[in-house]
Amino acid sequence: MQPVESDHVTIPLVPTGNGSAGETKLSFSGISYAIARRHGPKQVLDQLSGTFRSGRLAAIIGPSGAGKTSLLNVLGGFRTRDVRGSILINDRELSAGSYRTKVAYNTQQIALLPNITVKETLEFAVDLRTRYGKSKVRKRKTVEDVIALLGLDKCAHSQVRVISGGERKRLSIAQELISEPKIMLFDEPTSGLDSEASYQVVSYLRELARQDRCVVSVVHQPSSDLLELFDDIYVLSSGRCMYRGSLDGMIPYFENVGLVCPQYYNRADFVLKITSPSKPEISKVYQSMHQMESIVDNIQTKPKTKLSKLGSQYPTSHWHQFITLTRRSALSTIRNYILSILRLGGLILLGAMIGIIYYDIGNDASKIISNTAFLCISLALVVFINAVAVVLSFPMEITVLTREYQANCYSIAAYYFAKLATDFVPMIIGNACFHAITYYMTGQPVELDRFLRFGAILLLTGWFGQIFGLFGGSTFSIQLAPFVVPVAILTMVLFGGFFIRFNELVPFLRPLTHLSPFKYAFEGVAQSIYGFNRTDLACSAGSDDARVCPFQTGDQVLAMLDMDQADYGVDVGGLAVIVGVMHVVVYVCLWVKVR
Ligand SMILES: Nc1ncnc2c1ncn2[C@@H]1O[C@H](COP(=O)(O)OP(=O)(O)OP(=O)(O)O)[C@@H](O)[C@H]1O
Repeated sequence: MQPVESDHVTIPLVPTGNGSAGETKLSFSGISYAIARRHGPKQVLDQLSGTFRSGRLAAIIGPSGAGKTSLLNVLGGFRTRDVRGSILINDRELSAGSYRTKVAYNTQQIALLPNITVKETLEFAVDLRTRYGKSKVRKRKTVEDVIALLGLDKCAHSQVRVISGGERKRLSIAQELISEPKIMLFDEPTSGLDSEASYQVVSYLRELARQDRCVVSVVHQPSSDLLELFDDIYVLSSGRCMYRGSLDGMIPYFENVGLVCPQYYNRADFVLKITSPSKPEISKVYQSMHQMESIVDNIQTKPKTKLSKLGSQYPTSHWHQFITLTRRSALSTIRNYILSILRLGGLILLGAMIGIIYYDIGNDASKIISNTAFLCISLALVVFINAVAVVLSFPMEITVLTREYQANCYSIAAYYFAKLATDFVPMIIGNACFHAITYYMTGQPVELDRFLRFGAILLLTGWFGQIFGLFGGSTFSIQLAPFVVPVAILTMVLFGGFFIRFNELVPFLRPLTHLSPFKYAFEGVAQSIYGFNRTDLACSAGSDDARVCPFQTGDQVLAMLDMDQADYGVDVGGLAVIVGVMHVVVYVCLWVKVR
């Protein structure tokens, strides 16, 4: 395995498919992709064939909607459903896992965690994307080499959220380089960049190609200067290939079919103009393309094979993935000051506020309604804070998860458990602070067992809030989740037994109470405070008059709440079951979302 030298950096290369470090070739033939629609299928890609070779930088160009991204999705292995045709690397059809190690696909959407630095991003990428057996020294060297190659030295220690658009693009390319792929696909790496930055990015791609990689990029309306950087061009229009071959051969080819590019005209603009679906020239070009197939076709067609669904041969073990993702997630969470403050500070502040509002009412028989309101509002706040903290951060993370999962870096289970583990610690700390403050300030019975029973219910409730936030974040869009999650929580609170007693609900709604975590939580905290042989409450109104203090024993309060038959153990069990089921639901939602 020979390293390939560039001007100033050395990037070691992985062996090619046949074990030699020779030319790498990505060939595809008969690629068709149709989308089923109610009014008939839409042919997005139509019998596409071609070959991209290492050492050469290739561009895919074409009018908007031509199918450029779709083709790249197919070649990158991101789209396999409804696709026909064959893809070969060095004339061999590879197993799914092997394919993924050789092909890196940089999608248009940049998915990076904002609160970790450029260098850390690459270090985590090395840990997740390189196979076992690579020493720490080699990993560090790989990161340093990639940083140097893509000119990221100046921003290496800056957090991703502050770096420029061009640097983000280059960082996202750098991440793909970590696994030392032989074939790299880029979808519009210059979108959103000014001409200078675009030129810089494409120059880097050219550099990568010159390092014996096969590099293919979709480019949208490239300037003349930018186009010059490419060696080969693949022109698409309405899902069909209009030209494939060298850049220099493109204009003569169109001249051959009677389409002459005016002098001093940008070649890319000319090609986009004549391949626009609304232009009559397009059918002429397409017919000609078929007649001249033998001239430009350099495909070695193989028997058609079905594109297999990509498998899951991860570079590292599940345990290693879990540890690395937990470290990354913890770092990202700690650096997300606003969310940390909202979560921890918010619960402490709200605890103090609740403590002041309901100050010392816990043992007062004349303030039982207020005390039960305190119990209910505490549960609702704990769920809200924990859910909202996750809803706000998760949609950003899910783009990173989707991209890294599709790039076969790790399993969904590893990510999921790492996420749960990272979020669990701030949840416990925040809940414990809230509990201690409110329990003490509101004057609840100073008995350790009651304190712990109440705390256990609050912990499960906070846990529910966290998993419900994950459910909202993984199921709904970022616009919808912050609306749907609080509304759903409020609805569940309604069925908790405080705002309406269970026996007063209309009969057909009563079964719904069993689905509300607040039913179990409210019953549980009410049992903790008023059950377990609670000593009689004092009547601060100074009178034992039943009109001022109608309920002075714990049992009377529970009977008033229609909870005298409730069982603390059942409530803890009910909450635990709901939390458990929600974990399974969220896992399935994540699985569906990222696939
Ligand atoms: N999932 C889908 N459902 C319906 N239509 C789709 C889907 N995916 C792609 N298409 C359609 O297929 C065509 C090709 O889409 P694609 O995104 O590949 O084009 P493109 O050449 O990359 O376009 P652009 O340059 O505008 O990004 C478009 O007409 C698009 O609307």
